[in-house]
Amino acid sequence: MKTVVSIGGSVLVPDLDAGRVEAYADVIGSLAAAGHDLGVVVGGGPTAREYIGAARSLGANEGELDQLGIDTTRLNARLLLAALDEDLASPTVPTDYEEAAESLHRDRVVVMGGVVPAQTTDAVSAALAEYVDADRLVFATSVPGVFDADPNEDPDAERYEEMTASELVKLVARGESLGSAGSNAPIDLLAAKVLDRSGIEAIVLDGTDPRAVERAVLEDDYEGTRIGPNHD
Ligand SMILES: Nc1ncnc2c1ncn2[C@@H]1O[C@H](COP(=O)(O)OP(=O)(O)O)[C@@H](O)[C@H]1O
Ligand SMILES: O=c1ccn([C@@H]2O[C@H](COP(=O)(O)OP(=O)(O)O)[C@@H](O)[C@H]2O)c(=O)[nH]1
Repeated sequence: MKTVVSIGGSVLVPDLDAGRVEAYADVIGSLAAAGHDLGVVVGGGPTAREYIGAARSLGANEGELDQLGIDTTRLNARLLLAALDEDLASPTVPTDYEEAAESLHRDRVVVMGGVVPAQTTDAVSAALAEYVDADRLVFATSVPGVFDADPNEDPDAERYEEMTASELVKLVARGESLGSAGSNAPIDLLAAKVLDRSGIEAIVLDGTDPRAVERAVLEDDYEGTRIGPNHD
């Protein structure tokens, strides 16, 4: 099975803790041992937002801020690679999907960060999943799914158990035109559109405990939102 796992910066590096990174590496190792080829995409987390905030106050434009964010995601990708067995994963962080696909073809695991400005690693994860014909995409984030409003802002927000990709596009489009660099959202608009056109099944779950990703991939046991292909 070929699976893409998007590890939000908020769950991999909410602060710099080697033990948490190692726990994620252990899950990736056990998924690979279970026969999954894995494309792993890592977010920027608070470090990205610190650099983006500082550079914004210095007058950098949104494209330059996005590039700072991308560089931070790649730093986090290297951190995760440091915890993975070197015979398991490609030692370098690909900067585009062709490189990532070549690595995945050669190794069991490839780890990458951002690619281009004006999106987030959610879009990278969806585009990578489409590019390598993944069977499934798992978004490990800091909330247990997609809600009808930000659950951290609205206590009455309700979680979707399941939704189609086109329903997700409408929901996300309602919330943002294009998020500014460093903005927070469970899935960005481009990612939703790629899921819509590719028909790849995705799951959004709380990845604070990396074992939630393991249970979801190995046993289809998860609490979150399933984003399925549109009803034909
Ligand atoms: N409709 C929504 N459903 C779920 N989470 C939402 C929604 N709108 C905004 N959010 C916020 O998005 C956050 C997840 O995005 P982000 O912080 O960027 O995580 P990640 O590190 O996984 O990219 C959640 O913590 C939540 O506060
Ligand atoms: O392909 C990408 C990936 C990331 N980013 C920038 O890097 C930041 C951090 O990435 P992301 O938001 O995905 O990190 P996370 O939300 O997981 O911490 C984003 O907000 C964007 O500003 C980007 O411009 N292009």
